[in-house]
Amino acid sequence: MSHSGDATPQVIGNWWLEELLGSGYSGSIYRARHIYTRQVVALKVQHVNHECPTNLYEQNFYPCLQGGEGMPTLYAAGVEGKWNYLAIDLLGPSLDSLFKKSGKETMDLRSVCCIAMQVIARLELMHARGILHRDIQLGNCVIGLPPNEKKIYMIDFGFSKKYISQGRHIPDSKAKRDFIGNYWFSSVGVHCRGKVPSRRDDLEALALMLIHLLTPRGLSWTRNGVPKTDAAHDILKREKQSARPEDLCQGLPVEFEDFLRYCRRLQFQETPDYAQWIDEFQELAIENGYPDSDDFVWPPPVERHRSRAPRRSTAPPPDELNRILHDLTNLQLGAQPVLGDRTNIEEAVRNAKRKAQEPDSDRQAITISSGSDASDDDTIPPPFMTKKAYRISKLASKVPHATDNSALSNLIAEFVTVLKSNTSRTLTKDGFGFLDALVKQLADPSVFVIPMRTRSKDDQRSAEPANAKLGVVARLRREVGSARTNGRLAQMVQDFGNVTNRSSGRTITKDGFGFLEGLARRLEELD
Ligand SMILES: Nc1ncnc2c1ncn2[C@@H]1O[C@H](COP(=O)(O)OP(=O)(O)OP(=O)(O)O)[C@@H](O)[C@H]1O
Repeated sequence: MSHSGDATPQVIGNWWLEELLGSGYSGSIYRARHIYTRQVVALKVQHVNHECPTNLYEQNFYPCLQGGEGMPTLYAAGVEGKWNYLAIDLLGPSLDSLFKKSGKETMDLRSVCCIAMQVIARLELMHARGILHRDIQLGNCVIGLPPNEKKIYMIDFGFSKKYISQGRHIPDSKAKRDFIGNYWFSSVGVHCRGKVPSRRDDLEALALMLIHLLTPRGLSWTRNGVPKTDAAHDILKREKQSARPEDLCQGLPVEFEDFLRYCRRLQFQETPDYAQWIDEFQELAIENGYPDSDDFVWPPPVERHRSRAPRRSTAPPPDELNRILHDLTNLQLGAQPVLGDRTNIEEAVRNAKRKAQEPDSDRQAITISSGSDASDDDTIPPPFMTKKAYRISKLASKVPHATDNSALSNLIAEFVTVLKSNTSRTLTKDGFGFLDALVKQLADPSVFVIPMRTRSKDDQRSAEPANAKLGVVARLRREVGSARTNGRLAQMVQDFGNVTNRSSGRTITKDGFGFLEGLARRLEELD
């Protein structure tokens, strides 16, 4: 790279420059080798007269980030002649280059969930150390070299900033400020309204980046390239500012819209609930039949399971819509008028169902199924539901009909078997639904029970430390065998559900399974 006619030399400091890896606004990155130790690093080289000396800024942040997962190590920094250099861990390609090379219009949901989980964790770490990244984008997320190729690293701290100064959060300001960040993903507040960046803006940039990856051809304001004039930049900002979350996320799993809204609702100084969102994206992956791990496996493995399209936020998914339309066209309504009168439709459906049940009925006649009257076949989940979730929801629907303890005990035993049927130990929404039904049936079927899975704002802020959960669950396991009444057992299930819900991974431990098995045994004894 040259600056004012200066060509980069072959050796800078003790580093022999081997290959140009990339160039950015502020300089160039080379693979370089130490001339004595042979250590290989990425050497970030910048001319000392550069108008924006980002290497100097960046150098200040590495010491605070050293040792953090997904943070590159800084080995050396200095000035040699006209060149300022940083020697950092040599890493792999950026998400930007992996995605571009894939040639795909969108990235697969599994990879996007892994990126979400990992980058949220990286931001949590940076923020915990008092630093904002302020330039979240695909080019600044890179994977490691083997054996760390499944780990995402954050790079480029040239725009980073300490947001804790003398023990206090930096102040907000009403004064409009020059924009720092990138055109594509910087938050609306920072980019379009000139607000002071804080932790919420790093997260909003991530939300936009994730939505971009799942949107064919990307977010609309990224499609015309970098704006070359102020007028073009103003148009871009207007487009970004006016894009509503529900429009940006149409057709995507609802978690993405929720995440974007959540980021935008955060107060300037508010600490984001990183654990909650890592959980949400992990659950989204699990619900779509993917592993619960956040390993970024690239290229995405060919799924052995039936691949599941993202869940829709509002409209029914296309498969389901097609099925409903298909059902409707086959519905034989005879001469009955159907439009404008709901009772006619219901009557028609009843007739169609009756006809379908008649032994000689025309096989063309169909049944329109809703979630509640779906087939009794436990093995075929409806679209967008894993087999495991489906089996659990079926079990939950049987709980209100289990009128004696022995029947409840059998359902709990079956629940445990289904929970153990794959490697995931996360208690999902359906699992909590089963526990809710169980509490209700054990305590008083006529009362309303607040679902355990709904976290209150307070719960979200104070995710329970792991040892608190372990202690409670171990106690429940010990005591369940001596509980004397169904009311006491209901309380224990409630405690188990609450403590599991408040724990960060919502996982069921060995003691958790022990408790559920003990519960099934105790119900048999109390029958
Ligand atoms: N440690 C590294 N190991 C391998 N490649 C790297 C490393 N750091 C950066 N790169 C490559 O160089 C590119 C530019 O790096 P970086 O973003 O740090 O530089 P920059 O000059 O600040 O760029 P920008 O103009 O995007 O802000 C990256 O997208 C990446 O492809």
